[in-house]
Amino acid sequence: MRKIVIAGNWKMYKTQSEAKTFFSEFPAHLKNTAPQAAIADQQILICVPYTNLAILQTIVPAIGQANLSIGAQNVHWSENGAFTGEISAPMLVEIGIKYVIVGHSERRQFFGETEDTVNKRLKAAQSCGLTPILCVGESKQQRDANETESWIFSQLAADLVDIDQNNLIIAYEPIWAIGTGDTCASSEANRVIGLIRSKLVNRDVTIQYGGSVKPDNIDEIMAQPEIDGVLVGGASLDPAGFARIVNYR
Ligand SMILES: O=C[C@H](O)COP(=O)(O)O
Repeated sequence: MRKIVIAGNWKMYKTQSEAKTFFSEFPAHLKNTAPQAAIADQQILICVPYTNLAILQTIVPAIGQANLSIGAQNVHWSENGAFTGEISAPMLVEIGIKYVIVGHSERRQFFGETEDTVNKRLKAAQSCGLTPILCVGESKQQRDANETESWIFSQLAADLVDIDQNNLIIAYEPIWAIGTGDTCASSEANRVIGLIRSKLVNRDVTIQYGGSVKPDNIDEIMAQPEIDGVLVGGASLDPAGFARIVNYR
C-alpha cells in the first residue's frame, strides 16, 4: 500500500529560536479528527537545517503527534572522514532521524551534486536504515525541448542503481516550478509521476510532487491518483499554512 507523505523542506531557513516558535504554533493548527488508521497511513515530515535537528528531536515528541517526524536535507556517503561541512548517516541515526532528502535540485545546481554522488548518498542512507527522499525533475529548457521524460528516466536509471525500492520515497520536482509560484498543472504532475512509477520495480513507492505547493492548490494536487504526497518549500515555513497543507483531507 502506498503511504501518504506530506513533507516540508525548510532549506536554509529558521534559526533554532525561529524553529521553536514554529513548533509552539504548529500543533494548534493540526486537524486531528481523522481516524487513527488514517493517521497511521499519513506521515508528516519537516526537513530542517542541521542546527535544528537535535533540538527538535527533543521538542517534537512532546507534541504528541505520532506521525510527525523531523528529517535532514542531505547526507554524506561515508560513515566518517575528512569531509568538512558534511554530515554522515550514523550521525543522523544516533539522534533518531529517519528521513533524509537526497539529490535536491538546489544541491545539484549549486553544490555540484551528480547522479553518481546522489546514488552514493542514497546507498549510505539506506545502509543505516534511513529512508531517503530522492528528488528528480527537469529544467525549463528540458521541458521546452520535450526532454522531460528522457531526462527523468536517465536520472532514475543512474540514481537507483543497487537501491532498495522498498525503503525509498521519490519527489518529482520540476525545477521551473520550485519557488516560482509557477505550479506544474496537477494533471501534468500526475502524468509524469505515473511515468516514474512505470519505471520502478516496486510500484508502491511513495511518489511526491514538489514545486510551489500552497494551501490553495494542495487539495487539487492530492486529488490526483498517482500523487502520494508533497514536498513543500516556502509554504512549509508558516505554521498555519503548512498545517492547512497537512490537513488537506
Ligand atoms: O523541496 C521543496 C521544493 O524545492 C519546492 O519548493 P517551493 O515549495 O518553495 O517551490
